[in-house]
Amino acid sequence: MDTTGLYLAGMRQSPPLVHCITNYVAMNIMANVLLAVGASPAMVHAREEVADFAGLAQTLSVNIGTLDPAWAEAMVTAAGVMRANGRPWVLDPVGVGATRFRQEVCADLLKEKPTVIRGNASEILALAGAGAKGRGADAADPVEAAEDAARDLAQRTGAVVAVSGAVDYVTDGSAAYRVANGDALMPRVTALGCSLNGVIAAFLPGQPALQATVAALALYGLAGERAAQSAKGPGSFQTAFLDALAALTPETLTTGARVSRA
Ligand SMILES: Nc1ncnc2c1ncn2[C@@H]1O[C@H](COP(=O)(O)OP(=O)(O)OP(=O)(O)O)[C@@H](O)[C@H]1O
Ligand SMILES: Cc1ncsc1CCO
Ligand SMILES: [Mg+2]
Repeated sequence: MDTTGLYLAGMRQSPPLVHCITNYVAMNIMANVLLAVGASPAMVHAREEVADFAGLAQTLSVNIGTLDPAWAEAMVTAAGVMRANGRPWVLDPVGVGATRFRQEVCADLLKEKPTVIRGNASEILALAGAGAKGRGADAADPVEAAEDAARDLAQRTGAVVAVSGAVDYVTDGSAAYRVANGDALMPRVTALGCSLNGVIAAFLPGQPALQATVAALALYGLAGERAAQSAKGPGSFQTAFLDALAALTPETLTTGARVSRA
């Protein structure tokens, strides 16, 4: 795809307000990642204001990482507002295979029709009901093991489904792409996957969901590759990653994206 950079250019031209209901671990890095790419993040989850805020936002990212009942209610409410307003929203089913509570909340969230579901391979396998090895927030399955589950989940839910890992896989249930950008340091920094979902959400308004998701994944992986060139380990990688996200241009994204049809 030689148009990848256009999605970054479009997003920066009219920076979206990205409503994030995310976990305690991800809050800071996710907001910084969104600022680095050029979007405007806001972390809002109180039940007294979540519907009003969702009404103001162009796009929403929901992440069940540090779930509790009040937050779960806020997530379903916000997703319902986006759906009613015809605006996009993205689901990160963190650790969905681990507990019944997570499975029940995800079932409620799927009723609100996410535009995109992005998780690691173990999460997508678990959400699709296909069995997974992952125990918590980290993947224990390779991306390839979740590709059939991703296609099934996309067909069943109408969402674009993205499986992140060494080579990301993205499908709308019929067409599919692989994104080979990335670096092995990325899963060694917590909440980079959570933050990626914010970037996907930022790319969605007014764009075709499959192509916008591919572009967001390529941007993210390419920034990871560039950060790894100067990083000494996970700590300095995180700082270099924010700098690389901010420095990437539409032109360098189009040139560096390693996207293929699956
Ligand atoms: N082994 C790897 N090599 C290259 N890139 C990777 C690798 N593993 C993950 N990535 C990249 O890291 C980013 C985050 O994906 P990952 O699958 O680690 O998310 P996650 O498991 O949900 O993370 P978290 O829950 O900690 O936020 C994606 O851009 C993905 O392409
Ligand atoms: C480590 C961790 N625990 C709950 S959420 C989270 C962030 C990565 O998903
Ligand atoms: Mg995750």
